[in-house]
Amino acid sequence: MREVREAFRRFWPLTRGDRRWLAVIVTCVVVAALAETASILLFAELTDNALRAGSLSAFWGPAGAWLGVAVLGALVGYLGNSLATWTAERFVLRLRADVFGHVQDLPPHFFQKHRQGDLVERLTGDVEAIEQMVVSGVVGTVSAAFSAVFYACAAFYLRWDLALVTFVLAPLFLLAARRFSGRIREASRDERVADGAITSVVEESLGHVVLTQAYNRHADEARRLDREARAWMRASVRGARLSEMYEQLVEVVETLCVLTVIGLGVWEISAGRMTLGQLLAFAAFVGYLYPPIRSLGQLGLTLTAATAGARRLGEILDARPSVTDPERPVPAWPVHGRLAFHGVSFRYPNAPRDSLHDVSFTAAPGELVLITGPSGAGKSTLSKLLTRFYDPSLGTITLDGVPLPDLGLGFLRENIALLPQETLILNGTIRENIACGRPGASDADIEHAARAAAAHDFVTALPDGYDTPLAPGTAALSGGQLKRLTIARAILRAAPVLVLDEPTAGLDSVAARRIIQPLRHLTSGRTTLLITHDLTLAPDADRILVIDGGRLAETGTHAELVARGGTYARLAGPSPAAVTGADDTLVLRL
Ligand SMILES: Nc1ncnc2c1ncn2[C@@H]1O[C@H](COP(=O)(O)OP(=O)(O)OP(=O)(O)O)[C@@H](O)[C@H]1O
Repeated sequence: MREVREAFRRFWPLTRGDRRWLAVIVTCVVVAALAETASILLFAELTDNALRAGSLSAFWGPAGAWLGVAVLGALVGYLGNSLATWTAERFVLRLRADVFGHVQDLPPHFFQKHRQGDLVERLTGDVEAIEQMVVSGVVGTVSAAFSAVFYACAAFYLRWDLALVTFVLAPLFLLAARRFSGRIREASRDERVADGAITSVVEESLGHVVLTQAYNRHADEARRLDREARAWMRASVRGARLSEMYEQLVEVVETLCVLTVIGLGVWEISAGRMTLGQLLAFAAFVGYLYPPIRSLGQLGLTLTAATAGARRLGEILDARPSVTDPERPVPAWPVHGRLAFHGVSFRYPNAPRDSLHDVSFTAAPGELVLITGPSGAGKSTLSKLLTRFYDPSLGTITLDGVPLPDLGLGFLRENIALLPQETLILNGTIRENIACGRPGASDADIEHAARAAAAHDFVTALPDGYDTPLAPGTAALSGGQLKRLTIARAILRAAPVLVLDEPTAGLDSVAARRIIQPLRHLTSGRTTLLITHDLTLAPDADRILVIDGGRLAETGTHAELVARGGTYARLAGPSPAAVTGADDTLVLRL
């Protein structure tokens, strides 16, 4: 029960804005229950006055009233149910948007900890489970409670002593619900977890289908899916079996109650203390009374099942973004692009040691600073700090002298553009993929950026040109071509500071050479941090920083560092031809 209360406290505020509709729905529900009650009383009147007496004149009055009540009941029933669905869906919409928005702000390590499929399940199945509790649950509870009260009052009005007997039996329903609720909740939680695991396996399998085929891993993948699918099947069958058991048990209890009433009624009629009309109406009330009582018990089960979803969603909502917008951000200004790291150290959450240690350097506006070093040295971590995926554990990073945490996140990311290591392609056309660098960019701007990125020619050679649809993992274009599209996207963004993380990674030497020119175009006139193992651009760089073991090991120009004969000279290799770097990454030298 405590969990239900907590879930309510957390999710009820999301009904704000729709509460008056909830009030209308509840009113409709109450009127519908009243109409139902009235129609049963009219049925009793008809039985006693018209049916048993065989009097047609006594028929018309109650018949007309019954029809009127039925039409009213149908109208409010329709209105209430339609409104309830609409409100419930709006709640789902809002909750999903909330969780989705929150997830988008979470730091990279959150996504390393949670499998994608599991997150998908939380954003779909769990969101719906909570709606079942918060909106449909509330409407259902109110509706069942009012109906039960009305039918109970009517039953008391007809025969209080018989009604009392009926109510004595009512706790049997609640007992049955209580017995089953814990086990049903467990089964429901297992089912959700298994659902998430299946989605994850399918997604991951589709993601690395090439690996599966190349390494003949079909059987392993099938086994993985089979394991999760069996866990899901077990949980789902167990859940269904428990619900069915509960249903059937309740049926038997209900039959027992109705038979008790009829038995007592027969006794009363035989003693002349009750009319047949009264008994039929009474039996009808009892018949009508049990479903709401039953659904109150059932609602208990829905609620407990939904708490499983609430807990899973709560885990996401409780995860905090690693950085937040300042309360009073420094007002925007035309950024020049002066960057400075002052004694920056950083340790990833839960990591045993620092990934960066006491790093200090500056980059003047328009400078090209190349950052290199062995694999795992901390180069990409620098880019994550610059774009504020994380804040340093020690030290500060400034842009034009202003510490990054004092800037609005939106402003910061408008001015510091990241070209990440992975070639990120969105589902959409080539035009849309480039345009996401600057939403609202004109076709001419997009084409201009594509030309600068040496992408225009191959794009226009495609049958659909800029309207060619792309999808993540698309095979229609080569890795180098896709990279050039992302460079076009970064060119379009026109940010004064650029962070390029391994722009030539994953490209062969020919493809890598092809993007050098677009890269030069992209970096000219902007403060650029070029993180790379590929030293093709090294002679162009104003300065080279060598990171080793999280520390700034060397700094200088290409010529200076080669002459020094340290880590850089080792990384750059002895020959001017293409050689293999310290970590087996292809290193190119001019
Ligand atoms: N999310 C994380 N949690 C914990 N440690 C991490 C995380 N990401 C990176 N690290 C660690 O931080 C160190 C620096 O990683 P980083 O990715 O910055 O290296 P890099 O120099 O960019 O390597 P590469 O050249 O291979 O891309 C590594 O030791 C890595 O294991």
